[in-house]
Amino acid sequence: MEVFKQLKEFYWSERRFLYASIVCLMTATALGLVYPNLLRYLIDEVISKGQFSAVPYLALLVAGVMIVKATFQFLHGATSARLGNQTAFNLRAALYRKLQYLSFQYYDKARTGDLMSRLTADLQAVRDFIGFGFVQILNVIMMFAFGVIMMMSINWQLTLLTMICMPFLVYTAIRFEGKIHPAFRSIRQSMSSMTTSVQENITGVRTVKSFAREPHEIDKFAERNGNYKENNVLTAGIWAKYFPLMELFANLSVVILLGVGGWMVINESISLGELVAFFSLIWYIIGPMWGIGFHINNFTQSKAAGERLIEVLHQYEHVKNKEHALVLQPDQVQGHVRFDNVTFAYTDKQPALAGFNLDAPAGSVIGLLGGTGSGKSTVIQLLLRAYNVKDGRITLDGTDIRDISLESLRSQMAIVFQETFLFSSSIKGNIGYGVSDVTMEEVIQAAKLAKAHDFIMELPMGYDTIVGERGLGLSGGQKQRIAIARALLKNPKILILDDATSAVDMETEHEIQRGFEEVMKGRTTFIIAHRISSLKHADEILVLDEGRIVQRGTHAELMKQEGPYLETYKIQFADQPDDIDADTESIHSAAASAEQVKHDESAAEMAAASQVNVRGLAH
Ligand SMILES: Nc1ncnc2c1ncn2[C@@H]1O[C@H](COP(=O)(O)OP(=O)(O)OP(=O)(O)O)[C@@H](O)[C@H]1O
Repeated sequence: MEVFKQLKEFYWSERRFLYASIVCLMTATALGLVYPNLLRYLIDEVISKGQFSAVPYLALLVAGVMIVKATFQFLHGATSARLGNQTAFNLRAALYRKLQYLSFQYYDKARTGDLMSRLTADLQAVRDFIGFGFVQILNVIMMFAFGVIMMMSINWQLTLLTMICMPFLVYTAIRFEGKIHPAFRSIRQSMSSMTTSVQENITGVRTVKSFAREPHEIDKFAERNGNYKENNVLTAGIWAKYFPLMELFANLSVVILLGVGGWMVINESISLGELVAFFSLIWYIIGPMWGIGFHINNFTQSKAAGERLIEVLHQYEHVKNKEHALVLQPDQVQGHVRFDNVTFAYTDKQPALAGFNLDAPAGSVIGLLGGTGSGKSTVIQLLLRAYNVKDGRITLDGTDIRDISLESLRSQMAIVFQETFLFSSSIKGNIGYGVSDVTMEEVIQAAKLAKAHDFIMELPMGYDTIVGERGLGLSGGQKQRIAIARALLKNPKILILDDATSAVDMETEHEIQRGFEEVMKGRTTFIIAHRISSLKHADEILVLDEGRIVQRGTHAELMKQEGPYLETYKIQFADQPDDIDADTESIHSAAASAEQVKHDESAAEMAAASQVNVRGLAH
């Protein structure tokens, strides 16, 4: 019962329904005891004594009792449903809330299918037990107690004799519970592993098909499916073994009653009416005993399900607000970011970032370059406080980010991730996701800056076009542009572009970057890119390798040094040798003047687009 104690906060507020449900069911059960007594009266007082005129009155009485009993049963059903559903509602809301605040560390390992099955099947099992199962168990106890008392009042020796098999029945039921509980746990685990497999398969269907791995996927699923079947067969085996035993003990009681009770009637120790009443009372007891397997099953299932829910609810939140965490005042945030000797490792792996130092004054542009897995995204994840830094510290305007409330820290940042996620809503909804009370004009301006407006206008429903869960129907570059618009609309103090233009062609990238130049003004910007062209105007470029900074400086400075930066530059511009020569000689002036020409061409466009900043100034 420990599990249900721990879940108390979710149903205790609804205890009035619990009490009402118990009272109603017990009343209905007590009324059920009237039948055996009426039967006894009918045989001993009416039929044996030939008082047939009393039969219609007895029939009316039975009908009356039935109606009252049915009313109480209805009330029990209604109150139980209220209790169960309200509990499920409370639990669902708490679980969803918890999922929102669980840290990135949890989601690194979490499986979607498993979480989905906890939120659906497990929640339902708990709802059914709290709503119905618990009261039913109380009812079983009550039926047993009432039944035995009534039988005792007729004949205590016969009662004891017929009860002889009950301890065996109870013992078998308890053994059954001990076996069936772990079996149900295995069923749930294999069910969740199967759901995960289906979910991953549907999500990754393109990869599966492109590698023609359908047979492999079928085999993989067959294994999990087989596992699920095995667990069910095993559970059915436990049922098959214990149920006939329980039935045997139950029926033995009836045999004893008929044998001994019949002999007592012949000896006139009890009347015929009493034996008939006894007979219906013994079923009154055996019925719930028989059903005890079902109740135990219901209880064990919901106990296993409850454990899995508690596991999520008690999951440790790695990243959370300190007590009295600082809430930033948006208009006072400058955007000065510093990394002081930060070393960080995911789990117990070798550090993804080692001895990392960076000073990004407010409004500066920092470029991060490096091979895959060199730690670029980790810098951003740490700045976002997706993970807590334990070695070294990161500050925003001089305050350690661990002292700032997560919500207010992240509200000052907007990030465009490498992989774009779009919600299954309209394009307008997706662009306006990070901001409440957004106007259509602001959405359009952000989309224009991100060079998304034109293709959006070509869609059948324009900004009202619904894009799928994963932005289906849009190209990678189009999705990325929507994500960029979403970040720009948030008007952050710190803008982070994590390979944000990797999926767009060079020309579009160039256009987007011109848009960025405008919006980057007054914000600290971090740009992660593989293309040097995306970084060369940064105030400082850091070149990373295996979590360490191997080069740092401006584009012009780095171009004068032998090292990975120049190597990368040469590779990327290998087919434009003239550019390399020009660049290495007077990189800065050439680039600046080229940019100036392009800038002038789009001055009018920029003027309109930069109005999106109006929103930011107001903050
Ligand atoms: N969530 C995670 N859990 C465990 N290890 C991780 C996680 N994210 C990244 N890593 C590891 O940390 C190291 C740095 O990864 P990071 O994502 O920062 O590299 P990156 O430079 O951004 O690479 P890319 O350019 O491919 O995105 C890698 O070795 C990577 O395997």
